[in-house]
Amino acid sequence: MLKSDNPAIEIQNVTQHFGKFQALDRIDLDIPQGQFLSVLGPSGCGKSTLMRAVAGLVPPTTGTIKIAGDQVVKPHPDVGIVFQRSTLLPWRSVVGNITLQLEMRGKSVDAYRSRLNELIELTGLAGFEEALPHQLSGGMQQRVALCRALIHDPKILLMDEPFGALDAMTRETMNLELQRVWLESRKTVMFITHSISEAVFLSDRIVVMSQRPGRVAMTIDVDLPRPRNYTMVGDPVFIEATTQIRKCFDAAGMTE
Ligand SMILES: Nc1ncnc2c1ncn2[C@@H]1O[C@H](COP(=O)(O)OP(=O)(O)OP(=O)(O)O)[C@@H](O)[C@H]1O
Repeated sequence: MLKSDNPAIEIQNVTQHFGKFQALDRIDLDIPQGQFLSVLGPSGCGKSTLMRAVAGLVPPTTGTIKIAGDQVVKPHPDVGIVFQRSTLLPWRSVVGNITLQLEMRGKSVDAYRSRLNELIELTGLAGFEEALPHQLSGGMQQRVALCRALIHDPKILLMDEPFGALDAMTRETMNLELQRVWLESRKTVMFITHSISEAVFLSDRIVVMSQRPGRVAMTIDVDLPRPRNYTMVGDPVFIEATTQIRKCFDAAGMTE
């Protein structure tokens, strides 16, 4: 469990080299518990590298990452991850793919049955419990991946461009659904995206990263009320946040 007095995630002076190539340069970032934070930046700036380091999948070359005050040296049990591709097992049903997370953690599926049903209901998968991945749309496959990341009730959710492969309309629907799930659970979320509007729509705070090696170019708070909806894209607060980020991109010669 997370200790109440620590930030959920602490990233301290993290640098990442792959051989001679430097992907990240001295990243410092604290994410308080319950915050929805997006990391936004151009392709190749090191967003996924940073997330993989937080996930305990690839250790940083230098610097420290802590989850709830404990240094990350391997994947943390209180973390769930969603990647851009759903990576579902094609021979397992929707329920079978979700409960795989429990099996891998040695947890009893029966003990999580009511949580499983709640998540399936919340993500609009009711009626598709026994469907196989190839019978689902891309958006539905990502919903299954989201349920799989949440079934063990982690305090932290890491999402690496989870809706990047979806069409624009499905992506907006998924953003609304993600917001609903987040409002019900108030997990700490670190969300990776290329999309300025997606970041502004979803986040409490946005970290903009510069071109490689990735550095923190700007952080910005988004003070829009929740629940948010897509009519808010015309709200002055939404426009102001978007404009500030665009200016930062332009000043650094980056494109979205
Ligand atoms: N294991 C690795 N070995 C060598 N280079 C790597 C490795 N992982 C990432 N890189 C390099 O580090 C840089 C950052 O990659 P990363 O995937 O973190 O960027 P990104 O911002 O997530 O990009 P995108 O938005 O396109 O997914 C890239 O130039 C990539 O080629």
